[in-house]
Amino acid sequence: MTKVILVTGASSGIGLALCERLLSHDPEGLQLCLACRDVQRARDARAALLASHPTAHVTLVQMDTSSVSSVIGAAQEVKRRYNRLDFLYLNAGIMPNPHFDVKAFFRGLFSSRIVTMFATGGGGILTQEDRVTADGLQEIFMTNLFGHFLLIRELEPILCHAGLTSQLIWTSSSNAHPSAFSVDDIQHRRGTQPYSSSKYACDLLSLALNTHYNKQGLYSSVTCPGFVMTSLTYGILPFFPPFLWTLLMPLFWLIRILTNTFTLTPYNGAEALLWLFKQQPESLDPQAKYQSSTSGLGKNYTQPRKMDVDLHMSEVLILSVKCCSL
Ligand SMILES: NC(=O)C1=CN([C@@H]2O[C@H](COP(=O)(O)OP(=O)(O)OC[C@H]3O[C@@H](n4cnc5c(N)ncnc54)[C@H](OP(=O)(O)O)[C@@H]3O)[C@@H](O)[C@H]2O)C=CC1
Ligand SMILES: CC(C)=CCC[C@@H](C)[C@H]1CC[C@H]2C3=C(CC[C@]12C)[C@@]1(C)CCC(=O)[C@@H](C)[C@@H]1CC3
Repeated sequence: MTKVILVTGASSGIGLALCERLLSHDPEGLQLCLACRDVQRARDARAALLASHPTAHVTLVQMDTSSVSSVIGAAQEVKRRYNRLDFLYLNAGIMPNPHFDVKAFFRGLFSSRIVTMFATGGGGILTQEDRVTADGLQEIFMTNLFGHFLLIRELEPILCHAGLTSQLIWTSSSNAHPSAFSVDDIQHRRGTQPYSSSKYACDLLSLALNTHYNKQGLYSSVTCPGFVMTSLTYGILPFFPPFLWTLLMPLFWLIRILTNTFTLTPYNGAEALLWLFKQQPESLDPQAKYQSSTSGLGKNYTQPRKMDVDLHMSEVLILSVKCCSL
């Protein structure tokens, strides 16, 4: 039976690589819908996918996850086109106005946090300046988490079907950290790490969605693509042109020997997202984060890692998120 798959943020990076890998895995049996904010970039992505898979079914829907009306409009269009959705990849994400804290970076280099700092971008080396959207919500929270929550809520009728299962697959991050998140400030209006907070909220929300929807056949899983060279990463050091990142690649390959989370290419980063596509959702651990990993010799594999999440907090978050959507 044909599987219907919707991917948010499919116009570049990990989302686009995932689409390519899904089509290589099953070129005929999929109906792929690319949900992108920029129509021209979406068209370019579709053309690139069709160039390598000319007989594939690939459609587009315009959706900006940072806008409530855009998400609701796109969901209506998706429901009009399909009466069932098998996979929903919640991948669109931003880390705008990042600041690289050089002091924290050098402090980390001479501390016991050196490996975790490289593997997770944690230890305060990255902070961001957030904005408020036209809907009055924090942009990073809205784009990475809340827009996706609204999308799931709107698509519920085509995600939940008696006797069938569907999967939600989040692109979270190893940068998701409980210390950046507070249930009293779920949008992270007050802190300096809104990206980390939004990704930790994705981890919590996924857990709560499993509690609420498993009995209706809907399962949610969390992935981490590792550290990947994409436009999101290039944006971290805007004064650092992409060719300088390329010069750093030998150093990154060396670091990969110490931490297999340096997946580096979008193809490698999409590993866990594709792996989940091939699993029975009932067999997955709702408290695991499925990590794309690449060995020093370049072999890709998926590793489950226990998330630092608790059920009570996940329930508090889903209630707060529902309140935001009223
Ligand atoms: N790169 C990395 O090392 C890591 C990335 N991630 C996560 O992976 C995901 C993909 O990022 P990555 O591929 O790296 O980066 P890219 O910037 O290449 O891709 C991000 C995608 O999200 C889309 N997007 C951004 N904002 C919106 C919006 N408001 N509405 C709809 N789509 C939007 C972008 O669209 P457009 O083309 O229009 O900009 C783009 O297609 C993100 O969630 C990111 O947080 C997690 C861990 C590590
Ligand atoms: C210039 C040199 C030699 C090193 C700088 C490397 C950092 C810029 C780099 C190291 C770990 C990276 C990282 C991310 C961004 C760039 C780093 C801090 C992320 C935070 C990007 C987004 C994510 O979601 C994380 C999982 C990444 C974790 C690692």
